[in-house]
Amino acid sequence: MDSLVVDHPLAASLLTILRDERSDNAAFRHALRRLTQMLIYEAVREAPVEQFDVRTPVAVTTGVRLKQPPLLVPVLRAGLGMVEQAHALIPQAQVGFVGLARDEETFEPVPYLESLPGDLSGLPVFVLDPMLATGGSMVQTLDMLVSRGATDITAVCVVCAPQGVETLAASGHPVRLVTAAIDAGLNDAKYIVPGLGDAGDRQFGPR
Ligand SMILES: O=P(O)(O)OC[C@H]1O[C@H](OP(=O)(O)OP(=O)(O)O)[C@H](O)[C@@H]1O
Ligand SMILES: O=c1cc[nH]c(=O)[nH]1
Ligand SMILES: [Mg+2]
Repeated sequence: MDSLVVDHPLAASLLTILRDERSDNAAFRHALRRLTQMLIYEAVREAPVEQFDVRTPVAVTTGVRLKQPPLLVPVLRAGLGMVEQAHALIPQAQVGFVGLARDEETFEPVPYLESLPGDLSGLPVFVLDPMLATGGSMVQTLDMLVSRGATDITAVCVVCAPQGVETLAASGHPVRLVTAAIDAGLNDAKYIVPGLGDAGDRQFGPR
């Protein structure tokens, strides 16, 4: 599986704000939006473009646009904090929604929303979820996308555990990973260590 860890001083300082337990909900959401901008920027770097004529006030020149904007798929709740910024960068993108909540005892994702186009063949998809911990939620999301024909998926995550990266790679799904960090591991509650806590709670409060 191709993976890219975005290694940049500005990304690292935003990640530090997310990690800091003193950051309140508003500060966390603000830093997540700004870091998402950098992750999406890098995720799009190799995207195919098409050229077209554009007239400046002076002459006709060659313009560029994305050949095919990706479908953005935030995984609720935590992915909601990434979608507005991703959409601002790629305004032509359409948006689908997946809702999953990890069971706190079994750590298995429980699906509660699947709002996606019926046919995803030929359409690039960006899955937005800040946390890749065990990888269970991401693999379940990929199952939904691949069953609709998706063959070109990018998982855009803020923090990953090595276990989640391995699970994603072993899933066999057509996915690449763009992230800001791969942390040391998981604790007994399957939280990423050092991580940033519960990315849903830190944006919206406890559920
Ligand atoms: O890799 P995993 O072990 O599956 O864990 C990662 C999942 O956990 C978090 O969601 P959570 O279930 O806490 O829901 P929330 O976004 O509503 O808080 C996170 O946003 C991922 O979706
Ligand atoms: O560290 C973790 C693991 C799962 N979900 C989160 O929000 N954080
Ligand atoms: Mg949560």
